[in-house]
Amino acid sequence: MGVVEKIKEIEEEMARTQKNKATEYHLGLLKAKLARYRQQLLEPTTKSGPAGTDSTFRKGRILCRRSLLHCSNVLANCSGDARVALIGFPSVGKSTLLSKLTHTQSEAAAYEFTTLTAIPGVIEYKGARIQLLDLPGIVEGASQGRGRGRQVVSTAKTADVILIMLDATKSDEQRRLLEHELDAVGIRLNKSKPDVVFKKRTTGGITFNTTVKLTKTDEKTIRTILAGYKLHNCDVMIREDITTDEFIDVLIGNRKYVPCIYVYNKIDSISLEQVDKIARTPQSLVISCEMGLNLDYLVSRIWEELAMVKVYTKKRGAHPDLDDPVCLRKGSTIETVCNTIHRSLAPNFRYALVWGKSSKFSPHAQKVSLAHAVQDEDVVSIFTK
Ligand SMILES: Nc1nc2c(ncn2[C@@H]2O[C@H](COP(=O)(O)OP(=O)(O)OP(=O)(O)O)[C@@H](O)[C@H]2O)c(=O)[nH]1
Ligand SMILES: [K+]
Ligand SMILES: [Mg+2]
Repeated sequence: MGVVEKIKEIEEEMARTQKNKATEYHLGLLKAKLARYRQQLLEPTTKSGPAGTDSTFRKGRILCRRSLLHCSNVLANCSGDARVALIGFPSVGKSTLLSKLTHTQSEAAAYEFTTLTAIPGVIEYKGARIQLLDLPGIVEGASQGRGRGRQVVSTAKTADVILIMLDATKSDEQRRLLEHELDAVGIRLNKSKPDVVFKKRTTGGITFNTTVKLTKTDEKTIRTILAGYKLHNCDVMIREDITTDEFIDVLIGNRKYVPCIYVYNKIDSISLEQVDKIARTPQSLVISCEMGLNLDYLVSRIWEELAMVKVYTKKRGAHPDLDDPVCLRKGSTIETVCNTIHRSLAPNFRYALVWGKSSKFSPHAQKVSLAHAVQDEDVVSIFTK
């Protein structure tokens, strides 16, 4: 049996199993198994590896390899300070949006699967270059290899922000399906990493500690899952009221926690009452690409979600260079600033002076080392050997 079939079987069993106290451990085990198979599906396949048996799956994989190569070439050539990925069903208007917000033209048409590879464009905003990535439309089952879906959802993993684009004229079922596909490849939308410390050991058995009361899972379920993973020696410290799924995420490890905005397009075709209702849903935003409605607001919301930090550099005796800021992820250090400017800087670093919010002596400068965390609007002077 192929991995896809095994996944299907477990999903069916889970759907059949009633959720109650008695089945909780069994469900926990099934969940852990499911997570492991889904993981296998994403790993590079070998001849003896998990092979799909039906022809659409095989065809999908061959196509994927080729388009993945293509994708990565395109992506390497087009750098930016941050990356935003457009995920949605066919014909919701992803390419139309890319053409509206960037100088790149991506073909848009009324038929499905117009876009077949990743098309990057650049939004220039507040001095930053934000890469917007138009991707092929995905369909249900994308994460299991239908169409180019697996590549698309995996590309989404590299994004700093995901835009789930939806057709406002269609049912909201599309939103749930897309969330499911992203979830299946380990992308967690609008969530933060569970506050759990997990350490493997070679001996000593399992030590289990919590700092909060667990209401959504319990020690027995967690021990069952650990046994399922053959983890007999480890330390578990849970500091948040997590679910069983969140514990499995910690075990598997390579989950991506990505902010997401739900973008409902084509509001020119629905009633004002409907527009109003959608606009009030959390993390949701309404636009019309065709009529150019709300597009500026969308860009400002993307900017907020990216939470980027801008740092100005200053040469000794000169004014800071306000035209060409260095744009960084939140939490970046002086070392990141150095590496963004030139790779020779960090190895020859002596010290830096910072002015602004991150300086202890603000409004005066503080002398700092490579590990110093910068903040938005700081001014930095770097001194090398
Ligand atoms: N009414 C309306 N139609 C729109 C809007 N935006 C895009 N469209 C139309 O929707 C159709 C699909 O647009 P595309 O941009 O090709 O959609 P896509 O999501 O890139 O589609 P695929 O690449 O096939 O996945 C085109 O006919 C567009 O003209 C909008 O705001 N309102
Ligand atoms: K289309
Ligand atoms: Mg398209």
